[in-house]
Amino acid sequence: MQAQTPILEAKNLVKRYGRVTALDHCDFELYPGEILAVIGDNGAGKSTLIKAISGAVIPDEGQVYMDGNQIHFASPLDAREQGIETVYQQLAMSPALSIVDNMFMGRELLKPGIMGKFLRQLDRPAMEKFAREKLNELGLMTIQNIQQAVETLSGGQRQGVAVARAAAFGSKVIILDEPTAALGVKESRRVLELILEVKSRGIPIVLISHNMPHVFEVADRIHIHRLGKRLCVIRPDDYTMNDAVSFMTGAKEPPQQLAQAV
Ligand SMILES: Nc1ncnc2c1ncn2[C@@H]1O[C@H](COP(=O)(O)OP(=O)(O)OP(=O)(O)O)[C@@H](O)[C@H]1O
Repeated sequence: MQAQTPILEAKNLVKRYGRVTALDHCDFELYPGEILAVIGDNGAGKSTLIKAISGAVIPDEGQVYMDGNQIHFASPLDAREQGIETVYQQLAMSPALSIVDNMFMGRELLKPGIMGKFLRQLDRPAMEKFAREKLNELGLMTIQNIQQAVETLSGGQRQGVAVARAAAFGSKVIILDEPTAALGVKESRRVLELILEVKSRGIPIVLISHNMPHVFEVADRIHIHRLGKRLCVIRPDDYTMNDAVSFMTGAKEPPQQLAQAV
């Protein structure tokens, strides 16, 4: 139970696809400064939940609140403008473009004065400086050349650029969908460090993952999703990975009080 107001909250979300109920009166809370993991079996409705709180899906019922105020996102762009950045497993990046261009996609800086305003010329030096600073801040300067095409980066570096992009633009919340799923051990480690670095900068994170060791390593709380709704929320110190998987799959029921103490 927390005294703070959640930075992002959802109540009673329902989303139906024909006869499938992907979200069945689902609640969700993300508190300032925390890493909240969302776990659940395949098809439990995790992606739909994330889409509903980031404007990619309009729920049939229920409410979403940001800082206690009800919001209605009409699109992911709408959510992004209000500070919710989602990094999907299939990264929305243009492989042939450079790191800088990818970081700025859709929000390029224009030159000051007439050149920018009327001739729409990009302020490349300013963009490069900004990109370099942001990558540096997050300890991503193993990337040496920000003019390098994204397709030449390793999987971990790509994920890093995507997270840096999300963190760079005044985000209030970053949602990461399976950020380590396609990565090797070393790269996963780097991305986990990056997640903790972003958290230390005060940006709360929602982490969807099937990787229990990763979840238990970085999460402050774990939202367990089953059959379209939140079953319970646990703290990694209080339960084992086996417990979490048992709750998630229905092999074991969580203690009664857990459903309330979220
Ligand atoms: N666009 C859609 N059209 C029809 N059914 C959908 C759609 N999106 C999701 N569903 C259904 O809703 C349910 C929840 O799906 P969702 O992708 O949210 O689950 P998930 O927990 O993210 O699963 P996974 O871990 O496998 O990615 C599933 O039964 C899925 O088939």
